[in-house]
Amino acid sequence: MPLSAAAALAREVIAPCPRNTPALTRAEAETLLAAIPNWTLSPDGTLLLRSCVLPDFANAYALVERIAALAEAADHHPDIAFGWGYVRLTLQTHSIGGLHRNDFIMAARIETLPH
Ligand SMILES: C[C@H](O)[C@H](O)[C@H]1CNC2=NC(N)=NC(=O)C2=N1
Repeated sequence: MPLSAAAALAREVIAPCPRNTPALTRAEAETLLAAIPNWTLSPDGTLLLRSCVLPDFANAYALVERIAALAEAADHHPDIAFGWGYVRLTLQTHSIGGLHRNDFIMAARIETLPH
């Protein structure tokens, strides 16, 4: 069975991003977004966003812990807000002030978690 686009993206390597790397254009970001349909772009196209609904605080916190472990392993870290029944994620490559393929790889890895 062929890998889904999300699973294939999740398996790509997250490589260090030099500061002079151009951020993805909106058109490039929208193409990659097709692989991770639970995510959206911010209106200015510089952030990748996802909200997750969980049954309660403990489940939200447990998801945050799993995401944090993935982020540490990849050295690529989402901003995370959470509370009772929700987790909100924001991804950006800070060093370039916009989106890089690494953000989409990280988002696809987060999609591999049960939630
Ligand atoms: C030194 C280290 O690789 C960098 O500071 C990493 C860490 N995690 C990161 N996470 C995100 N989201 N963007 C970055 O630019 C970034 N840079």
